[in-house]
Amino acid sequence: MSEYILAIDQGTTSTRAILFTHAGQPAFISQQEFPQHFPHDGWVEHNPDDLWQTTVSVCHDVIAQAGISAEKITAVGITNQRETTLVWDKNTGKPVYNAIVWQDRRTADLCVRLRAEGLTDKVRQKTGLLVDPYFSGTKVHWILNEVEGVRQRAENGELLFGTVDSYLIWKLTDGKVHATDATNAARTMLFNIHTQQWDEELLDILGIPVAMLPEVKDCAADYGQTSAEFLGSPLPIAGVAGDQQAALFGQACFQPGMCKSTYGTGCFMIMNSGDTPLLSHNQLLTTVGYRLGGKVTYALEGSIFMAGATMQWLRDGIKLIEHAADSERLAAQCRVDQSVYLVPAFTGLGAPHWDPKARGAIVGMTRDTGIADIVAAGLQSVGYQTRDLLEAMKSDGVKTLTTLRVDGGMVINDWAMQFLADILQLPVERPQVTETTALGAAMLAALQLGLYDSLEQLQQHWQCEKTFNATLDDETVERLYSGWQKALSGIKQIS
Ligand SMILES: Nc1ncnc2c1ncn2[C@@H]1O[C@H](COP(=O)(O)OP(=O)(O)O)[C@@H](O)[C@H]1O
Ligand SMILES: O=P(O)(O)OC[C@H](O)CO
Repeated sequence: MSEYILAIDQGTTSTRAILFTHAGQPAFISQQEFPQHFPHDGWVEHNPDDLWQTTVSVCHDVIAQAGISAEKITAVGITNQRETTLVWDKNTGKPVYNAIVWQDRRTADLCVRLRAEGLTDKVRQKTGLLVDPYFSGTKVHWILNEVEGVRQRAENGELLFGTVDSYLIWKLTDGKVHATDATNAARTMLFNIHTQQWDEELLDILGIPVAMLPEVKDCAADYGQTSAEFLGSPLPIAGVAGDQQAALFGQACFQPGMCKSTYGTGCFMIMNSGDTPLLSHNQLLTTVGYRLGGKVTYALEGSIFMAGATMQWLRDGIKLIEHAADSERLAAQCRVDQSVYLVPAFTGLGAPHWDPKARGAIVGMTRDTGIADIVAAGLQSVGYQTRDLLEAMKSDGVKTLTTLRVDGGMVINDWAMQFLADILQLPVERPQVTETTALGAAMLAALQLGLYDSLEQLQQHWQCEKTFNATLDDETVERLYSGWQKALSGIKQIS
């Protein structure tokens, strides 16, 4: 009898493979980093071969660790860094250019032009997104226009476009399946989230031939079989979702109003909004949470660029700490209501501010300020930025948010999670399985294979490891948050 589901989590800095038991427990894990390429200021690329080879390598490794053959694997689930854009030749499989990563800003001027031409409302109405280089649409436009000979080949129908999920599915099925799921499609700025179709008007504006685009499927669906060469015997690819949506699923946020926040390099807070696509007036994104049986569950999303990355800066940039984990010990030496604020706007500010020109600052220092206070301020900045997102959600009319489920590498930091609960004045729940992104992909595949009949059944597997409850009094919380807002307005004036 088959025993495991293989989840592939192709992320921005590393690729992971995890074997989950059918009950949703991670049994074996393999992870491999790959190089980042920065050919020019603001450009970020990945070599497509690195994405593929690390996928092959971690899948082989995790199976070797488990000491099993591929027959013991029921299905494969895929989750991926979103928005990252690839174009490849459908006959040779050769990419025409490197993958352009979601963080890449090379199309900023094009986006300014598109906004000046009045595209903002149209894009927001149709796709739920902002006109921003973050999304795939302008990246495809760049590849078609800037890489020699590519436009003609695309017009001839020789080339395919895909986000990382599509590319891996195409490689895994030996070029037989060119597909994506609705959550990944929703991040391209080319997909109408209401009609669930590629949008011909937006494709036309960006000059992208419709024949290049993948078929859009449900998150739990038949994505074909992996080729026998991949792991020794063919396996069904049965679940696909972008990584932040997969985490929403893995956190079992199945009811409208349930919300998760993932604290890795950045932070992505996503709230299930049910069958209503809530259009934000506060620059949050409206997106697809998941699509099952053709039915869309929408979500509201806020993205912050610097969460765990602030710890990396404290460690590698100004060397105040040796390991990210030191931050917890140092912060514990400080008063939680200390007056130092660190605004980590190193690459501008994400939601809800979307200020690409903002830059970082440390304010509120006195002669007593020491390393511990600055490190604590770094951890607190993650809480304050999450509060900014919460305020934006509230002012968009969200009233149902009663707890926040958290995951990602940073959530092992109890001090940071306690501060998060305090500043949000909400209970913060940390699950037993913190690999929720991969778990989400595995659970989608399990659903497709009929191992579970309903979301209610899946929900029963979610277990809370620890709840952090707010302990600070209201007056202190508001004084602290008002200090953060003053620090923020200071940097906006500088920029
Ligand atoms: N104990 C800790 N306290 C605070 N931050 C931490 C701690 N341990 C890891 N981190 C941060 O978590 C991040 C890694 O989380 P991860 O979920 O693996 O990120 P990603 O998937 O984006 O690469 C790093 O930026 C690191 O600085
Ligand atoms: O790969 P991650 O975990 O950094 O996530 C990246 C996001 O999907 C970008 O939208």
